[in-house]
Amino acid sequence: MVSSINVMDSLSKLGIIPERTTTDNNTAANGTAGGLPPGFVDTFIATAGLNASPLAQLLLFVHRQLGVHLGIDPSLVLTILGVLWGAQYFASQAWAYVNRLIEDYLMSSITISQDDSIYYHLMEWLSKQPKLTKNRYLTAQTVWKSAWEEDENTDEEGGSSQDGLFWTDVGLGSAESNRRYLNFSSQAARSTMLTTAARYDKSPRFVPAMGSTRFWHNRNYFRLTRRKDTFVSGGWHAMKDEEEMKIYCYGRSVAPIKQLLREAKLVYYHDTHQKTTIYRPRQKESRREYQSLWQQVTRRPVRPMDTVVLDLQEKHDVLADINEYLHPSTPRWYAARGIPLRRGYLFHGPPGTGKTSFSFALAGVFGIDIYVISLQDASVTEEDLAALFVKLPRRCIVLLEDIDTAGLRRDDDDDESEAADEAKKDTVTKSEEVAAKGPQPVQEVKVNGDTPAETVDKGDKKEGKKKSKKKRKQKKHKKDTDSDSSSDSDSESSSSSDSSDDEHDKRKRKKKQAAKRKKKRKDAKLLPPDSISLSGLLNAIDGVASHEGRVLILTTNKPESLDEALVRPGRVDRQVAFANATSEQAGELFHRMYERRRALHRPQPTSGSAGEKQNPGSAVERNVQNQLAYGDVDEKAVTPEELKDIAREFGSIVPSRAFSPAEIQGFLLKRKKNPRKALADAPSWVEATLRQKESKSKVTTVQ
Ligand SMILES: Nc1ncnc2c1ncn2[C@@H]1O[C@H](COP(=O)(O)OP(=O)(O)OP(=O)(O)O)[C@@H](O)[C@H]1O
Repeated sequence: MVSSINVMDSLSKLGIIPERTTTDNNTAANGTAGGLPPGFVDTFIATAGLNASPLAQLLLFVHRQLGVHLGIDPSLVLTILGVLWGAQYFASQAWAYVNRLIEDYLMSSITISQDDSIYYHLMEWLSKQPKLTKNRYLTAQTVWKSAWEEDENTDEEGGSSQDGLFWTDVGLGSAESNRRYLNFSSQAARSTMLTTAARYDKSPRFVPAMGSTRFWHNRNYFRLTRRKDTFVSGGWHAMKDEEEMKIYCYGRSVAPIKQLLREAKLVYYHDTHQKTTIYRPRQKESRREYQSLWQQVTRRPVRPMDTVVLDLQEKHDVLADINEYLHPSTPRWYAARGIPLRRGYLFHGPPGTGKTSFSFALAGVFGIDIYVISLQDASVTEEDLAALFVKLPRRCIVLLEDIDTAGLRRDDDDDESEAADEAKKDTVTKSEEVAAKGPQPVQEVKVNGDTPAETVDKGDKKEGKKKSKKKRKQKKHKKDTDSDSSSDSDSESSSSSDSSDDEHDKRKRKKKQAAKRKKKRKDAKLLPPDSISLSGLLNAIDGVASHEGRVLILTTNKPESLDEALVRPGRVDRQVAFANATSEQAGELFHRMYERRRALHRPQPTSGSAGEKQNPGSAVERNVQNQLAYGDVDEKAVTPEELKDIAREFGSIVPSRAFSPAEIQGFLLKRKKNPRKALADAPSWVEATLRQKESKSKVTTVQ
């Protein structure tokens, strides 16, 4: 006992516990501290000693305080706490049980897997429910936004892009020093920290956390549970997390949940209105995680059809063709005639003439999404390609860009079958010719320009050099005779010059084809062995298991290099040729670039006090800075009539079919605030660019 008192003294000296009073000493000495069994504290301290953990010391302190100062029995407190914990545990178990009973017998539910698009619809909807985002337990999700979506949010929130922008002073030490340039370095941080910036970027979004959430919607009570399971997926024991969402509602019918899901879908697709969603094949590494082969890359505003310069009749024809194909009654028509429901288009023409732009504009007109596949994409194998085609939605555009055969692996089978086809064709042509001409005299076929007889004679002559002079003389004589006979045969062949010309042409053609095949094989060797083969592509496009209902668009700059099999009717049903712009189209491009109705309708501050002008952060100042950053400020606005005249004049300066729309657009973009300047610069640009094209130089002198 004495030792324990000493220890307590030491503790109080160390400041761990308060100094002991006389009463304490007496109590301790009586061994009844805090109502604990006599000797308990002594035993405890003797065991723990000075090395007792801070927690033990704390417990000791609490024990002493309760027992000595407050006169409460600590063991009673412990008992009460234990009972409370037990009661709470029991209550929660009972509550869970009751809940399960309610869910099983009084509620109906729908389960949604993370792999399904409905999951994304619902998540989007949940993140937009103000009541739910005020929950105490939320999950924050960073939402990636494309340039268009970010821009849109700025507008949505009623702010102008002028607000919240940061600028860099370059300080070039001249008139240029007045220019300040946009700076986005702190954009990401500010977007989460500042209120004004929160307007600029709405990310992250908040959704209910894992577990159970309850909410009312349209006078219906819903219970939502989010649960994540980890399981082994695929080979190599790869672990995969998969979430499952369950929505419950009271009653024996799931109708309220179905209604909720419909609403969520509407909200989700409301966002996609006037937008074209672009999908690409998902990278191999993330396919397991998402269980989907297609990945949404971006959602961009619909490209208006009138922004694509193309022959009007051609545009209408393609639109009418696709319209008919996508009509809901078309599948029945095709099925009744046993025709596979597929439609393919080949857009061909020089680079920058609008093949991709037209494809996007078509997607916008029909309100369908675009699925882009590049055959040069190393991560897309032949099996992937087939699977990608199978996983397409009911109506969509599949865009296979730059589908030149150079990007396709040629299997030996392909070559052999091609060669066999050619040989067959030749045989058929030959027999047809023979049949047409009737019996023909047998002709000697020249090998490298000599007849076989000449070849033999040449060999003899070589040997003759080594033999006697006499023999040489004889051979010379023979050669002379041969040459006579050869000239005879020439005269004979000249009598049938048509047929030998044909033979020659055929040989030449065969040689060319063999060289072509050799080149293809060489190109194929450069491709990885698991790249896509021509037969693999054809199989994906219209194999037995291939998808029906899609619009396939192939684009190429080199239509001649395409394999015949690829463009045969049924695979390509319509070809559209794109070409460089005519003078008239150049004028059209010009007019569109400066047309007022196409200008961004952002709130641009136009007035302000003098004081505001002094302030570099004011709206007016920012507007001027913005214009400076974009380009020259046009001194005088151009009236619509004047613009038409300028556009016509510009068209007359640009020679027809000399420049692609992309080239013209590039020139105009550099003068996008100043149509007059563009018109003034046009002659020198045309001249310099034509000269550059002639010399096949890549260096531009006038930009
Ligand atoms: N016919 C056109 N009408 C309007 N703009 C065009 C046209 N052709 C090209 N452009 C413009 O040029 C740019 C490139 O066009 P696009 O990608 O559609 O050309 P492309 O023919 O697909 O080129 P590539 O063969 O190199 O893929 C786009 O910004 C587009 O706006």
